[in-house]
Amino acid sequence: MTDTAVPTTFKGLAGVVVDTTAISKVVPETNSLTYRGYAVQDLAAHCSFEQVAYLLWNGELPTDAELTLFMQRERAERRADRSLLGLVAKLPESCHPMDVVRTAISYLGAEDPAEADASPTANRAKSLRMMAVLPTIVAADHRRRRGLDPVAPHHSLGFAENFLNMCFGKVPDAEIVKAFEVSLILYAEHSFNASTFAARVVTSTMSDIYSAVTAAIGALKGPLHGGANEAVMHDMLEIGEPDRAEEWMRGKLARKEKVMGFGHRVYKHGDSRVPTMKEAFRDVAAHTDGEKWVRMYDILEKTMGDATGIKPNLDFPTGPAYYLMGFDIEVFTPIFVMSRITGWTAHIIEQSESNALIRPLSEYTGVPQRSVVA
Ligand SMILES: CC(=O)SCCNC(=O)CCNC(=O)[C@H](O)C(C)(C)COP(=O)(O)OP(=O)(O)OC[C@H]1O[C@@H](n2cnc3c(N)ncnc32)[C@H](O)[C@@H]1OP(=O)(O)O
Ligand SMILES: O=C([O-])CC(=O)C(=O)O
Repeated sequence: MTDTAVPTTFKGLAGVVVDTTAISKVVPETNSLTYRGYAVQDLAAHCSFEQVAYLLWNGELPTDAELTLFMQRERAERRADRSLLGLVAKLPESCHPMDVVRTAISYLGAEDPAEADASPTANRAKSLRMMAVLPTIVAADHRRRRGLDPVAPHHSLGFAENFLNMCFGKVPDAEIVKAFEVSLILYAEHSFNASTFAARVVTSTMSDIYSAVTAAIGALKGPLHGGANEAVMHDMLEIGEPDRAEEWMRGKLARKEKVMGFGHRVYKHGDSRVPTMKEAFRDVAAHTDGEKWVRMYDILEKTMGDATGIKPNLDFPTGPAYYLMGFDIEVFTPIFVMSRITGWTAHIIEQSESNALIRPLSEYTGVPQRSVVA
């Protein structure tokens, strides 16, 4: 068959089932999301991010002994060596922090003498290394842009607490740590979204895990995907006050402009993760005197819902929650990377274990065949 023989096209692969996966299940009809069979709300309420990472990579939640060992390994891998920190420090501050993250992963691949080893054991070890060291890079870059020296990772702190400590030089109150950890758990995995699919495409060529993660970071950066959490906060700051929100939203809709943080390719009746993240956002707002952003959220949600029926996605509550936690806006999507790297790498391992080159067909719509006139 040639490319021209394809009878139908599937723009954006909408509605196409490309392969099977045992990692997560999204059911839009019931607004449900499970990781390895566990409801994401259940995981957010009862587990740490480390437990969820272990679950995604190994298929089961860890026993106490397995978790202890896993946490020891993760903590031992947090330190970024001088050359990696030096490389990050050389990148222009005008670049987006997602460029820093993408470059850091690429560097980790270049310095790994076993880069090409794609066995599940090697890939799990590399995944743990990337998960452990990325927060150190993201936090160092965040502080650099504020003119501050990096804070070294702290081995007695959990993953979420340690990152917050490296960013702000202290561990914030428990309510903030909990809300942040909930966001990491909700962001960790979401079946064949664009960035995960990009990682699987690269893996399908038998390329290495660092190249696949680098591609995924590139895909996540875009505002139609992970970049939306930053865009949401830029919009909210532009609106400024809740009493301007309804007029702002009506103007966007009248001009037929997309509103970031709303809509989803798969969920059409609401994103399964939003109620949990909205609750976390409310907790952060109550703790930081940020109630005006909750009022603005509610007005934007209602105005959009009444006018179009389109609901918020996970990036909508996460954007203002991260802002109130004290992060600079450009660090929101790198935080998404710190979490989603667990899901991406679980998919990379799954793809490697049951591989077929991903190469769809296309329908040619260009000019008919012709000859070169000399
Ligand atoms: C973690 C995540 O990645 S979640 C997604 C984050 N992305 C965003 O928030 C970006 C804003 N949202 C969007 O652009 C879209 O909703 C997407 C890309 C996420 C999903 O889009 P699709 O499933 O392809 O739906 P599509 O873009 O075709 O929209 C269908 C209709 O709803 C409208 N629509 C969808 N989302 C929005 C939105 N955010 N604002 C305004 N209108 C919207 C479209 O304009 C379109 O209207 P039309 O039929 O009159 O042309
Ligand atoms: O599934 C998608 O298309 C986007 C999304 O919500 C995610 O990646 O978390």
